Amino acid sequence: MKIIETGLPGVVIFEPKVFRDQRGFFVETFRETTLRTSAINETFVQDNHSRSSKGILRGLHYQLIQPQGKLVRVSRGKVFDVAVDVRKNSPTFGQWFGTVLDDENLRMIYVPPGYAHGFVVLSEEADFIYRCTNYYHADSEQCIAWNDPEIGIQWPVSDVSLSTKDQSAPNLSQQAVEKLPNYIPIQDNLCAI
Ligand SMILES: Cc1cn([C@H]2C[C@H](O)[C@@H](COP(=O)(O)OP(=O)(O)O[C@H]3O[C@@H](C)C(=O)[C@@H](O)[C@H]3O)O2)c(=O)[nH]c1=O
Repeated sequence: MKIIETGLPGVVIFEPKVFRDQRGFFVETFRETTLRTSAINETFVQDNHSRSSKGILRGLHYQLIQPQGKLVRVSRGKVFDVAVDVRKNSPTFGQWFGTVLDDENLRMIYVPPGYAHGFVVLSEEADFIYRCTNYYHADSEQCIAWNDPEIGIQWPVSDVSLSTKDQSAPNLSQQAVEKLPNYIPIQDNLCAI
């Protein structure tokens, strides 16, 4: 498993070893000891799977109660995946990182608690799978506008479809301070495996 830092604290790309042969491929998508001794000293409690068609953009989302770290990947199709640091007082507050996740590179990204997360689908359809460090808490979910000009995410497409709640999401600067997560420095204990 290759670990690639992204410039945002705690946001890490995992590039697994893919065993390809005439049948197709084999890849380990989760190995607790590898993650625990590298970047993510967390326990995962919930797995999610969403399917979306081309141009669907989900996000940007985070929740205040039971903040979730998310280990995300794409099992079918291609997406552009984004993490935004929304922790108040964080030195990297408002900064974003985005990258392509698809069923060819089979990369995973870890989006730590305190980051907003979103993705847009670039293929005809995409199956998006993620493992969370905490349970979903609908009442404390927060949304930030995907096209907030101050964040300035360079999405690879501009013609996107959003859920009703994402259509009415405020910009980060319009978010009440109590609706932003607290800044707890993320321990930088990365080591390549
Ligand atoms: C996320 C989630 C949703 N749901 C329900 C609520 C709702 O009725 C339905 C669809 O929910 P949403 O529209 O919020 O789904 P979606 O827009 O896919 O939300 C997800 O977006 C990505 C970007 C994330 O980072 C995730 O954490 C999550 O917020 O599924 C659950 O039961 N459990 C969950 O964990």
